[in-house]
Amino acid sequence: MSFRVQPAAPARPNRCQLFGPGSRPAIFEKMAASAADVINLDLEDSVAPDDKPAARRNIIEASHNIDWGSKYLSVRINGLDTPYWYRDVVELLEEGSERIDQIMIPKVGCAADVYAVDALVSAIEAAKGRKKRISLEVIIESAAGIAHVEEIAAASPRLQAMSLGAADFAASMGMATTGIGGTQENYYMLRDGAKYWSDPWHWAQTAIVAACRTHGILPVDGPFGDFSDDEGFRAQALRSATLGMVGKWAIHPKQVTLANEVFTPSEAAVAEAREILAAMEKAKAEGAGATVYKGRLVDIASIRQAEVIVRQSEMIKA
Ligand SMILES: CCC(=O)SCCNC(=O)CCNC(=O)[C@H](O)C(C)(C)COP(=O)(O)OP(=O)(O)OC[C@H]1O[C@@H](n2cnc3c(N)ncnc32)[C@H](O)[C@@H]1OP(=O)(O)O
Ligand SMILES: O=CC(=O)O
Ligand SMILES: [Mg+2]
Repeated sequence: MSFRVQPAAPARPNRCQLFGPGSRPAIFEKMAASAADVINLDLEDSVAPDDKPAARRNIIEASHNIDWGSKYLSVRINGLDTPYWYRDVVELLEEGSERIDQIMIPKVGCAADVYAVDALVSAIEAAKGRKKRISLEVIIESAAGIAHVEEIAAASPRLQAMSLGAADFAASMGMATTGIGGTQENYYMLRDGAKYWSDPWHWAQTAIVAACRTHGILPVDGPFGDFSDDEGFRAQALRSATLGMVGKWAIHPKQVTLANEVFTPSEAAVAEAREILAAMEKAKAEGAGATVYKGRLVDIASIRQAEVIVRQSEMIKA
């Protein structure tokens, strides 16, 4: 371990972030009643330009009138390259209720983007005497975002989460696909005439996870566009969980259960993690740093791996 101890990410469940357009208030109650841990009310790409002012009003009203229960309530503002974002922040935080937990910033390309929003949020919080400190989530969804991912992760103490936005990321990178996440038809290896599909999102995901873990931020996988393809969603989510991500977006309510299933450690996984911890306790008592569990090596690093699973499970139950 480096002399600098790795900071812990915020201890709150973030298995599924359910999105809904701010211009479609009829679904807000349904979002609140869902099993998602986080709700993302959108002012950005799911809202047409002419509908932005009305969408802001809808979200402000919903922050006062809807019972969001224990959900983490997040609002995605417009990008800093638009004329909308500052009014999004000003209106939300001047008129929205204290129930709003987070602002999500899309298309972040450098640390200064986060700094700008942080400065505006800080000024409004102070001016209005808001009690709850608003947290930030960023979306990495551009070539600049991924190139500067580490400085972005370090940009603000308000930053709690970072998502990969596959659609805009693919566009910014010039990727030859219109698919949003998941397996891409033309990204395969060929051997002896057989195709083996590879994962074009892998390197961006690992870069995000590394930046997040270095700075104590929750790494999250973004949208999977084909909501008729449950198995495709599950496969993408399982890859993300295996790489260290804590959750995934749902762009349709049917994806919420799938995400919760994947990002909740199974009883079998938790039981095995506890058995590994017990095996290592026994080994330590016998003066050994390594032992054999079910025919395989476990050592002191295995304790840290097992603790990740047990901690995740306990945090979700709490
Ligand atoms: C790709 C890049 C990104 O930026 S993704 C993030 C931004 N996009 C979004 O926020 C889009 C979110 N999703 C949606 O707007 C809708 O789910 C879309 C995909 C348009 C589908 O809506 P619709 O045609 O109504 O679906 P459906 O008939 O299958 O709905 C079944 C029941 O579920 C409801 N529903 C729909 N969407 C949501 C939602 N996001 N949250 C909660 N509930 C939702 C529908 O109202 C419908 O309910 P009911 O059965 O009639 O009571
Ligand atoms: O904002 C999300 C994306 O995939 O783009
Ligand atoms: Mg996007």
